[in-house]
Amino acid sequence: LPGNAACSSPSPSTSIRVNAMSASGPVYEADAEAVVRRITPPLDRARHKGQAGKIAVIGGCREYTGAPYFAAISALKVGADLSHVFCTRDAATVIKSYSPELIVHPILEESYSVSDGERESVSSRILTEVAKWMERFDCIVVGPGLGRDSFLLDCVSNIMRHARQANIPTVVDGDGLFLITNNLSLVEGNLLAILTPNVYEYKRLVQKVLNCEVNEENASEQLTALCQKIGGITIMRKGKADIISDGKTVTQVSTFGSPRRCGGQGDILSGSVAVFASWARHFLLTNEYPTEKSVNPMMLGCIAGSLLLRKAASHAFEKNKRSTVTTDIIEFLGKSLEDICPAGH
Ligand SMILES: NC(=O)C1=CN([C@@H]2O[C@H](COP(=O)(O)OP(=O)(O)OC[C@H]3O[C@@H](n4cnc5c(N)ncnc54)[C@H](OP(=O)(O)O)[C@@H]3O)[C@@H](O)[C@H]2O)[C@@H](O)CC1
Ligand SMILES: Nc1ncnc2c1ncn2[C@@H]1O[C@H](COP(=O)(O)OP(=O)(O)OP(=O)(O)O)[C@@H](O)[C@H]1O
Ligand SMILES: [Mg+2]
Repeated sequence: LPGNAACSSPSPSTSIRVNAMSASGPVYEADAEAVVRRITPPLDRARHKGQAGKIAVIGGCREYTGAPYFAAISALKVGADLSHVFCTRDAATVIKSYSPELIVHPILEESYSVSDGERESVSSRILTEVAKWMERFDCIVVGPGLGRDSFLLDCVSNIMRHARQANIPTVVDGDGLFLITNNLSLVEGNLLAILTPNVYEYKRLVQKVLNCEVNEENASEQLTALCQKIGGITIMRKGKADIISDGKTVTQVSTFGSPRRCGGQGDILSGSVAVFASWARHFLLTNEYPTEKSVNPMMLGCIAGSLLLRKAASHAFEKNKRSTVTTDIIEFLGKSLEDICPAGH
């Protein structure tokens, strides 16, 4: 996909800069608006359905139906053409009833619905079902509202391995992080993997991988070490500032969003990052300027997603103040992107 001609025309002098520094230096703010402008594809009349992105969320169980919905609908609102959800049967009808826009596959199973004797056949049926679709996706998001059922997580591990073999970028969030923290080989060395831990999820990762506690004084060094230890994957540590690293560089987005910390904002973020990472990957794959080839598209996806969520949260808070909830923020994803990168006609 070419860069958005309505926002900037591709030329060597406008190459993507993330203002990233080496691990030992200070953390610089990314030029996130420039990143969004550069990687967002134009709305070209010649393009057909699917070319702006096909995303899948693997998540949604008996307890959680909001999280996968937030992630999947955010992907559409940012600009993807198709958004799928792979969830359990109980969750599917509920998610479908939130929105007719989503394509919902009720295929995952939790332990309570599968007898011991059936496990192997059910597990292989689930993988076959998802594998049918996998190559069509530009990115998958594993974990929002997935739950922690052991059989379900085993099946999702198979799906992750399959995505990796098929070279599909994978954002791991929520319970997906619980899964990979206990099974690091699922993401180790996968340069197309992005982890988006919140404060608890990051703590668990640091304890497991680095065998120490989170150190705020050396936050960027610790994050860089974590990425390196997991084989150069990209991690966005969410918080007051979202700090992003791939083990080589580290940067941050700290544009103020909202003082409301309602649940679900991380889900918006994971769906948005999936779309931007796909756009960045297509942009860099088709870009003729060698200087930009060295930029990590997964980092760009994180930078762009973080900025957009923060802008949308800020608009939503301005309007709704203390009653701001996740749905209000999703409403402003479109305006926030439009302000940075107008769609034109
Ligand atoms: N509207 C919705 O549907 C939303 C749904 N959401 C979804 O919720 C899921 C969990 O995500 P979260 O962010 O609450 O987990 P997190 O920060 O690790 O934990 C905070 C504390 O809780 C505990 N704990 C958590 N999960 C547990 C479990 N299954 N069983 C037992 N304990 C658990 C945890 O304790 P610990 O693991 O340390 O023992 C920690 O102290 C995830 O799928 C997310 O996508 C959210 O996206 C929000 C909107
Ligand atoms: N202390 C903070 N100050 C400002 N913004 C924050 C703060 N903590 C988180 N955020 C923003 O909220 C977004 C979501 O981060 P959060 O830590 O709430 O994720 P989460 O716990 O995974 O959310 P979810 O409830 O969806 O699971 C981050 O991208 C960040 O922009
Ligand atoms: Mg979360």
